[in-house]
Amino acid sequence: MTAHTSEQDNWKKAAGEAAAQLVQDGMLIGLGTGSTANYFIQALGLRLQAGLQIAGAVPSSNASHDLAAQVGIPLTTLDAHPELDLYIDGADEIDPELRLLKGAGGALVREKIVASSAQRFIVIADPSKQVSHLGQNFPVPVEVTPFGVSPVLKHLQALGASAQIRVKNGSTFISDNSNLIVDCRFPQGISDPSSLDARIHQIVGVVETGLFIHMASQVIIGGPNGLQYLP
Ligand SMILES: O=C(CO)[C@H](O)[C@H](O)COP(=O)(O)O
Repeated sequence: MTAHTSEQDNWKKAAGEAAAQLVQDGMLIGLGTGSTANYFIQALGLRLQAGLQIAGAVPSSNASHDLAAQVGIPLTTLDAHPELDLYIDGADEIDPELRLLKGAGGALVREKIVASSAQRFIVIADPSKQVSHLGQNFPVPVEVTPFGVSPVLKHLQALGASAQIRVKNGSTFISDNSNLIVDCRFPQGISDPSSLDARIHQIVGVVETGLFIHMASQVIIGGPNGLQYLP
């Protein structure tokens, strides 16, 4: 589905605001990263101003940390609170089995750690994120330690990927963990995301992938006809 940016932003905002309504007093929350997660963070800030009291929130990136601090969300860490009640984040692609491709913003490692520490992971998105197959619109991002990135590129190519070290605004992109992101496109398609994820993880030097397999508890899509909850 194509939509004007402002329309798409309204849908992201609606999904983010709906997710903020799911936060209850005393909860420990994980904060995602990206434009849709930003709408959630802002809506959560407003709910806190209106009297909601949470036990704390763990951001999945430095950017989300800064926005959350700005809107008055009490921040904590996974070291202080290793188990969270709820994680809310966006995604780049969502397939019919609610498998996700994430990491266009480069925060995939912390996002996956925070998501896996939460009892429930709710994804917020607009309809453009729904795909029939992962890899349709976005490359699979793979976070890699800078030392020995060339052998990792060769191993990724052997898996059928066209693999490129991410560059942003003319410079090599460095993640919040001081690593590189290698964007992998699979021209032959991704028939089994779970097996691809497992094979990429076998490569020494790989920190994490942007494939989030069977991690999402629910997806909230904001769209032209209001909100859609999956399942
Ligand atoms: O995975 C992510 C960042 O690493 C984001 O969740 C994903 O890129 C979606 O971003 P947006 O909400 O801006 O479309």
